[in-house]
Amino acid sequence: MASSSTKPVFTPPFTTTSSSSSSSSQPSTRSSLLSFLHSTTPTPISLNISRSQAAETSRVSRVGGQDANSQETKPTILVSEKLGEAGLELLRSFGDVDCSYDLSQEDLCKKIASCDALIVRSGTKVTRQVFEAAKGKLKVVGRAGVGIDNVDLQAATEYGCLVVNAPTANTVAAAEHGIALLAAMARNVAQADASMKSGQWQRSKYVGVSLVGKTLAVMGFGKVGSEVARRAKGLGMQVIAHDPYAPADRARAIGVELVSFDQAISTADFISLHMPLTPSTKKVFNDDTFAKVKTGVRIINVARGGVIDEDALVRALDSGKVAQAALDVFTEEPPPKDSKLVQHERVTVTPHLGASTKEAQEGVAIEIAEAVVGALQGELAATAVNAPMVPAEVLSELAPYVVLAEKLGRLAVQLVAGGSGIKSAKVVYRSARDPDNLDTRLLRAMITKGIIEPISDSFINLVNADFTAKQKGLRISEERVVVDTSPEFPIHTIQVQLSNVDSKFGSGVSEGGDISIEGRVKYGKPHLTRVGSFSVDVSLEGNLILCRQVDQPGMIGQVGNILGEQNVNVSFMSVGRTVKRRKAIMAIGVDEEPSQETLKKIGLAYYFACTLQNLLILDILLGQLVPNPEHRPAKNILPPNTPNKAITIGPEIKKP
Ligand SMILES: NC(=O)C1=CN([C@@H]2O[C@H](COP(=O)(O)OP(=O)(O)OC[C@H]3O[C@@H](n4cnc5c(N)ncnc54)[C@H](O)[C@@H]3O)[C@@H](O)[C@H]2O)C=CC1
Ligand SMILES: O=C(O)C(=O)COP(=O)(O)O
Repeated sequence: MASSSTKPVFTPPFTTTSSSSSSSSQPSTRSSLLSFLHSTTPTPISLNISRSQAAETSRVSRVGGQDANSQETKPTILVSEKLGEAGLELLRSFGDVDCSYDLSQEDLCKKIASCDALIVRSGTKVTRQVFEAAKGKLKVVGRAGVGIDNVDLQAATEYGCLVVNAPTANTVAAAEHGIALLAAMARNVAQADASMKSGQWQRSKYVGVSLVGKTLAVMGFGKVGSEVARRAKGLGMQVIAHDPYAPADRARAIGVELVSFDQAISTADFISLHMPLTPSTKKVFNDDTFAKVKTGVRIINVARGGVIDEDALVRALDSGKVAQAALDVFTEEPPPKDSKLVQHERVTVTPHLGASTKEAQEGVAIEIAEAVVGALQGELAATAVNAPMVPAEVLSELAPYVVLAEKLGRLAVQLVAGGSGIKSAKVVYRSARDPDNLDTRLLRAMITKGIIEPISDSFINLVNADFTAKQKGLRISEERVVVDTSPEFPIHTIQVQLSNVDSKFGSGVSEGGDISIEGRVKYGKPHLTRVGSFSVDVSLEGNLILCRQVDQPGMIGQVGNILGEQNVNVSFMSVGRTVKRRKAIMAIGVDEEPSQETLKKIGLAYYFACTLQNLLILDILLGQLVPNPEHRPAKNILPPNTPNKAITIGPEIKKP
């Protein structure tokens, strides 16, 4: 994790807070995402719910980005490799675009400290050093293409930097290049061309092989692989494919049989590679693999050089096991000038041209520019590589629950004695919906944020929530419980339980011994509905005071009076009890931050109080904790025959 000197410090995103009609005081779907991706510096340990709400509101994003007259600083977008003009135009309409090509690592590291976004192709290595040098300013890396093996995703995730790619616009170009290499290799086009240009006429030397009726093994049946397969079938080839993750019916639909790796390589006359470079595909074509191929096989690689052990390929070519190879990609790009592979007379090479058509480059540029601008505005990109992709409709539905989730996390952690040492949290979602259709990744991320940020200097967003939790040894488990409520709402309640920790607020501990709080969204706002075994109903906005008390007449009035005397306005008051005249809790929402004196008064009169505002108060009061059996009952403002459940005295309870 980043040391404190390199810890990401996130500046506000590129949004407007003007009161123009296009802004909204309600967090929109887009604006709510800002808190996932562009949260400001960690909120201090004291939690003022209303302040955090204000911060959310101030981060409202205007859809469509900045207008030309905006007073806000424009984001700086560094484009480190050639990008199509249409994409550049779009970027320029939004930010300051710096096109600096062929930067050394050192220069890139220098420049990156002032950049909000970086757009690369395959030639720029976005290493850990780059993220370190960015010091948290870099919010998004856009890969104008598919392969993201040149971006250190782990480092990006650790630094909370979103990585997006442009996965579709160059598919056809890459497939066409694969077919071009296949045909060129089979008919020795490149070699014959070079021979003629050197003044020769060698017809018998360049007799080729036919494609029709031959078997092609497509390794990696994704977007490019399936387009190659389609085209190869049009050339009359038999096509088989190997892809451990591809659905068989998709392959069947275009007349391709999915087979095992060994079956594919041992039966094919041509092998075309289309899998990504990952730790499991690195050098997957090696001496052992070449030993299993059909003698005289021909290999095409427009995926990544690293999937082949290039020395092993040279050996296989020299031994005749592999007849020919056609390569667009290399382990090192550009490869060394004296590369045996490049120089091999039965190898056809191109300098990573798979995506290099005019059409593909324009398409890729627009695709990546839109994704980067969207990310800078706080949207979750559909092409995010290191963050969950959540469909827009799910996002808008979950927006109020996201606010609730973070607040529950923050509240739960403040009930822990010492606040740290939390190793295990369980989140229970109660919903009328089918558990399989409930996407809780955003909620989990926000609960994680709520739990971790108040007790550490970590910055958490959707990108790094799971990573940071793991790194801090916090295990978050989730349970979905189906309840008989309206399926109109995605979630009925969210419960956060913290196990194996001591609590500062004994009443917040459930019968099972866990700190347990539960909340729900009511009228679009987060509400606390349960603390430990006590039902309450209090808005999670503003400050919250939790008091343990004994259920008896006059308590609410007396606490209300103390607060009133100090000009602290009560917005909500709710009493939770399990049995009449026994232990109960009081949850009080207040507009103003109560002074320590005020809390002391409440605490001395009624055991103690804890506030989300300042944990120190609770500690002081705990030190002074005096069971006070001599309550002087104040005027009872509870309705007669109080039912044995939460009673909410609503916002009408104002200061006297
Ligand atoms: N030469 C060039 O200019 C270009 C190269 N590419 C490269 O082509 C590759 C594929 O791109 P797309 O088809 O767009 O990606 P994709 O993600 O649609 O397809 C990749 C497929 O490989 C499969 N796969 C993963 N591990 C595998 C394994 N061990 N064995 C077999 N299959 C495996 C996946 O299940 C997936 O179906 C990428 O590496 C990309 O970087 C893509 C575009 C242009
Ligand atoms: O999209 C890909 O994965 C590619 O390999 C294309 O790379 P390029 O953008 O042309 O450097």
